[in-house]
Amino acid sequence: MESLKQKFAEKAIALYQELREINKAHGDLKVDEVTLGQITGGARSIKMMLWETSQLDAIKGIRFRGYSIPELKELLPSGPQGEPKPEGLFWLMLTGEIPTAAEVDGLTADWHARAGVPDQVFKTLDSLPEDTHPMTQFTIGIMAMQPTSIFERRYAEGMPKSEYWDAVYEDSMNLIARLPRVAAYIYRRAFKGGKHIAPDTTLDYSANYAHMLGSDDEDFRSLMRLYLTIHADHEGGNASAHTVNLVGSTLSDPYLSFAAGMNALAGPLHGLANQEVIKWIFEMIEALGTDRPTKEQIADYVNNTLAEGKVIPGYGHAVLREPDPRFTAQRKFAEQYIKDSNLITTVWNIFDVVPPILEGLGKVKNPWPNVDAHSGALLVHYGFREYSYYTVLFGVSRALGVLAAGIWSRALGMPLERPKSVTSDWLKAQVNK
Ligand SMILES: CC(=O)SCCNC(=O)CCNC(=O)[C@H](O)C(C)(C)COP(=O)(O)OP(=O)(O)OC[C@H]1O[C@@H](n2cnc3c(N)ncnc32)[C@H](O)[C@@H]1OP(=O)(O)O
Ligand SMILES: O=C([O-])CC(=O)C(=O)O
Repeated sequence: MESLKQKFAEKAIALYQELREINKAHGDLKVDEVTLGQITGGARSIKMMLWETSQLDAIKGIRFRGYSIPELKELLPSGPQGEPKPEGLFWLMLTGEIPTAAEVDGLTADWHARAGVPDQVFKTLDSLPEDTHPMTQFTIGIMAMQPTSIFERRYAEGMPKSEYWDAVYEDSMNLIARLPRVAAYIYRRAFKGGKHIAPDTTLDYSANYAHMLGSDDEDFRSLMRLYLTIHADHEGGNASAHTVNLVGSTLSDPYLSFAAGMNALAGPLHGLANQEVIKWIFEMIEALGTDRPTKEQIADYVNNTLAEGKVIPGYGHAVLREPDPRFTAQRKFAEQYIKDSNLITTVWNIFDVVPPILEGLGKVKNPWPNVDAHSGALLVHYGFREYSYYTVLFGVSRALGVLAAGIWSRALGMPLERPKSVTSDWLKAQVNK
């Protein structure tokens, strides 16, 4: 059986040649125009990077190598209850091909073999105050693994450019393999009195992570498979992916660039919104004195939040203009696996209430829920109430997409990223031209 690395190398070498020719023949072809509003408005929609692993459509949502989430649920090798394994998605992102079950099992085994975490990482984490935010612990844990970077060592030894992708591949595979252990260690340290659980190498990536967190519930394993699959990638322009891409373009190794991206994911307008959503719901339940608020009560609470000048977490999106298919996938999961949960019913009632209110403000471009609107309620259902941890789970998943994309970037010989900035005087001069 051809290894993932061999398969990737074949595809990447062919695309590298093709892109070189396209660039030579059509490098001056105009593919976009930039408005003043895009410069002052967070660079929305400006096409400025190559990202092979997934592409976002404002209406249809994310597609991984052309496949929608429902299609991936059908096609990717799955766990016993039918939820796709993220190992398969990683394979797809690197090769463009749906793997066989045997290929996915091989990748699971490869990651188990690479999963040893240096002791120094645990010592570093143990030196932090226990109440350090889990995302801060996560980036510190990733940085503590950086001294094992193969890319850094080989670069210092004079590695030629043609081998960069190989070293990035090795680092990325090792990092992905180790992340669940580090992430579970942070959880058990912060919330379970430091009683750690050893990995179980008979389990797949998601079930093993669930196991080390403290759950061997079959439904929770299925949730983890789905969760780690759907959060993995959202094309290249989102803040965490773009950060990994930017930092990686300087030839910082995958540990350095992934840690940088996790610092972006830790912001409340991005990945941390999943923590903010459940915090906001818990505060609403507390304020209203009921764990099954009516839609009228929810509407009042939403209006109060807006009146306080705050955003409704889990709603809106920089690109999407319809309900996020990742929200829908989680809702379907809840409909299938969970009966009668007040919290999940509340999430669905919020979905009925919030969009018309946001639309009524007249300025929100997308009133619909994003991925973060649903994830916390599912985690609470399975006993994980410690919401400050949730973005770490998101980060473990995001590693799959951004590191696969990083391997592609080095294989395609992508240069240092360096867009242009302008001053307000320059903008004014354009207006007055
Ligand atoms: C994994 C992810 O990263 S998904 C996104 C997670 N983030 C959240 O859920 C946080 C809540 N949502 C938001 O803050 C925004 O919708 C963002 C950051 C996701 C997108 O921001 P933008 O692209 O700037 O949104 P948009 O163009 O619609 O913003 C226009 C106005 O509507 C406001 N708005 C957008 N979404 C919301 C919301 N959920 N609640 C209240 N106001 C909102 C913006 O704050 C902005 O107001 P302003 O002009 O007074 O500053
Ligand atoms: O695409 C974005 O800007 C944010 C997002 O949903 C993600 O990164 O998953």
